[in-house]
Amino acid sequence: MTSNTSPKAGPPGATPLLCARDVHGGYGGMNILNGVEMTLHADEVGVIVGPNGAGKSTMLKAVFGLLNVNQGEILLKGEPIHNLAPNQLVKRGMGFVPQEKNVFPSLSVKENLEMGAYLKPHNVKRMLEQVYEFFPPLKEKRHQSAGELSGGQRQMVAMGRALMAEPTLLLLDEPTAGLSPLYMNEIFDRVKKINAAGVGILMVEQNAKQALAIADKGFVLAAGQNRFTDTGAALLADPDVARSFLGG
Ligand SMILES: Nc1ncnc2c1ncn2[C@@H]1O[C@H](COP(=O)(O)OP(=O)(O)OP(=O)(O)O)[C@@H](O)[C@H]1O
Repeated sequence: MTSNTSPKAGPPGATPLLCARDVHGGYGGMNILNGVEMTLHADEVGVIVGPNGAGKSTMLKAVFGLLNVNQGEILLKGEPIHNLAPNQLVKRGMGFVPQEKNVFPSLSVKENLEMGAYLKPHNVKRMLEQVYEFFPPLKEKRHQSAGELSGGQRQMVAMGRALMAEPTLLLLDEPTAGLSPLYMNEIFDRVKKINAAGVGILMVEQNAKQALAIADKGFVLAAGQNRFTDTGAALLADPDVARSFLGG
């Protein structure tokens, strides 16, 4: 896997796809996010890494409207979205793949995928073909129950279902959790391909080194704040990041 050496910043003056400013929020009365900042352009893969409990998944949930943001703002293509519900965000082009329970195990692969196009049923055929292009094993297994697939293939179904809605921003919560190195590489490879096809990606990852190797932007969170923010390549080359967050 090659690492990126040059940051992408979109066309000069372009409005970022996603911009989070000074985001505070949490569960109940307690804040988990304490001023998170993120900027991601449409042609970028952004990766959130950091220790357990840093607030990585919480930030992804905040972006997808699953959490009250009680200070700061989140903008999608320049428009404030931090008070919108997930269904409204899906209509605005956001897709979210949770870490767990992200497929309907008793439904076939094809049925799982078709459900992702519920907002745009006229697109089903075209999008199915595109998803099968990204994930060829899914075409082969399209009539099999999703519950019978391997973990890596189930992850492909979950990502494929989100893609069926033609998102402009795809949020992935630990897409390689529990997968073999082979599947992990395959998922990261597909993430790059999906991004190259015009979908901005923001993902949380525990496999930090491998994920930063494909990241245009990396956000190292700790205690609900940005500890380091840079290109994936620069973060990988930073000895402080390596020592504190990447296991030396
Ligand atoms: N639904 C919830 N209700 C209350 N607290 C929660 C909830 N989900 C997460 N938390 C707490 O928020 C904090 C941050 O959790 P989060 O899942 O965002 O961490 P993370 O950085 O993704 O870590 P991990 O890698 O362990 O998943 C943790 O202390 C966690 O216990």
